[in-house]
Amino acid sequence: MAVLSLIAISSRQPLDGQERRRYIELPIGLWTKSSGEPTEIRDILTVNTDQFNNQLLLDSLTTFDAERIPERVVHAKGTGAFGYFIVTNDVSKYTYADLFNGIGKKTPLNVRFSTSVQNLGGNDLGRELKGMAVKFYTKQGNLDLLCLQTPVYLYRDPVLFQHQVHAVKRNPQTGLFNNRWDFVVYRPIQTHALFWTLADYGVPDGYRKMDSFPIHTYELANKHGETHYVRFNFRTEQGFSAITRAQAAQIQDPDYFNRDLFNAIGSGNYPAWRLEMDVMTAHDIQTVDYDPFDVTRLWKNGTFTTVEIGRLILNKNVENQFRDVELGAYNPANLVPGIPGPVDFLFRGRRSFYRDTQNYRIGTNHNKVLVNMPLYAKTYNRDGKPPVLLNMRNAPNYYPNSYSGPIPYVDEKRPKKKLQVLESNAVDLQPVSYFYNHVLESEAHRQRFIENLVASLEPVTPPTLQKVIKLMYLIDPDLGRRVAIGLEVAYAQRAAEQAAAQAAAQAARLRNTTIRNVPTAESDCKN
Ligand code: HEM
Repeated sequence: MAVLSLIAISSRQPLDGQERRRYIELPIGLWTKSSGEPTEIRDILTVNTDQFNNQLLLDSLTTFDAERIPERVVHAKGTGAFGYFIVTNDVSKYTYADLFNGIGKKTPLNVRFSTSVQNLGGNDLGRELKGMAVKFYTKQGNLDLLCLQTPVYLYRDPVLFQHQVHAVKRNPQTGLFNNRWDFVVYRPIQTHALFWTLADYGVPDGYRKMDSFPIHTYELANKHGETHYVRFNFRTEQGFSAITRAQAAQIQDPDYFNRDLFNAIGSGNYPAWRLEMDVMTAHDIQTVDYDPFDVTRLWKNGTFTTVEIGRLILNKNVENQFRDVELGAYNPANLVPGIPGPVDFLFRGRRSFYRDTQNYRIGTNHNKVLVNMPLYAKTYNRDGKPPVLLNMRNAPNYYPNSYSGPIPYVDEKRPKKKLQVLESNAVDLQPVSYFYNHVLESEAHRQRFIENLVASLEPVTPPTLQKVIKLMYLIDPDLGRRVAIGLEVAYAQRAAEQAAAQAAAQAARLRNTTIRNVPTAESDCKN
């Protein structure tokens, strides 16, 4: 029998040996059952054998039956890669977070890219929010920045989440995607973020070519306990570029984004993003004439400064999609000392949703899965569904204790006060109007945006359509007018296409066609 040599592989060593991860892998060699028993050649075919006594058959089929875990409730389709972050600028004045301090310091990381509405196996080219979830494995724990390609979000109140997601996901009866506009007209706060996706930003030319934003205003603390308020921006070093509707229709590759990323990294063409932050002081945020914590709007030019932090580089493809991507659990509440984080109400909601959904999707021990595992962790959490790894061995499972269990530390730098913000429920269309008139920087871009908008409205029923057009006029009379005209043109075109299709079908009926049944017995086959 061949020698079974075992190799211990540990990619990121924890600081402490007690919880050291061991990934025991066999070199390519003997095929075994999951119990480790080597597979005998006569067990690999089972016809005319005693199948119930074939442990290989039982082991493989019953494991296969349970291969799937629930797909993510949103952002189900995606891919990922590994890389590192390198600090290029001294930002100690703003934060004492270890990973951002020390020019040249490198921190390993993992990124998962995703498209938000599609199910697993869906189309990368869907015009929708795209995700870039970054997990930095820092010495002070994991820092997760969950970003979208739009610098604004749909709403401020987390109570809208369930409804907004249902409105863009599948209809309970038909199983087809709902048309979101019926919901948008009742909750027009979404219009701003929606407009970003209807513009060129909605379908970038692959994940490598998009900027990405955690959106929320993050509180940062420096070593003197002073706070600053920042919006992080990941700026693509590949240059932003987009795919138009016509190009997307031609590409016809549902995995276009995943393929592009894998091929680029595989060929050594490592994608990179520059991380910078827009900064306001604690004084600034109280004096600006808008709400800087409002995730549905941009900060106004002239009210902040932009500071570079470093670069994110992806230089390693994942080895195993399920282990490294599907089991990824990114949680915006995973923060580190020096980054107390956002203070708005949407974020408060998000603090609990992610853990909850990941407990359901992966299990309560999801942070013990390789891709999620911090460099160091000692907790009083115990047991639950596997993986439990060493389960903290024989360490005490309650605190305080007399048996050298893990203890908390004192952070003298932590800010003494926590900022409380109150937010408005009002719908403000000014940022949307600004988007239409200024963020869309050229007439050509505005025209592409209108065409995408009109295309999304074509299936909408008349009562809803009237409300949409009213909303467009409220945002900007020029927008309302162009959408109304665009729809008339689109309807006329569709009517002409339908007439042509009917004529073609009629002509086909008149032709003599032979209909043959699919043979189900050999005698039916004539040749
Ligand atoms: C009320 C607001 C929000 C709720 C309730 C929410 C909830 C969720 C949930 C349940 C998931 C699936 C997580 C999983 O199964 O692992 C998810 C994924 C994600 N969310 Fe949110 N989300 C919200 C807002 C946002 C915002 C504001 C951003 C970004 C600025 C964002 C970015 C993402 C990204 C990038 C993912 C994909 C993570 C991955 O790749 O696994 N979400 N969100």
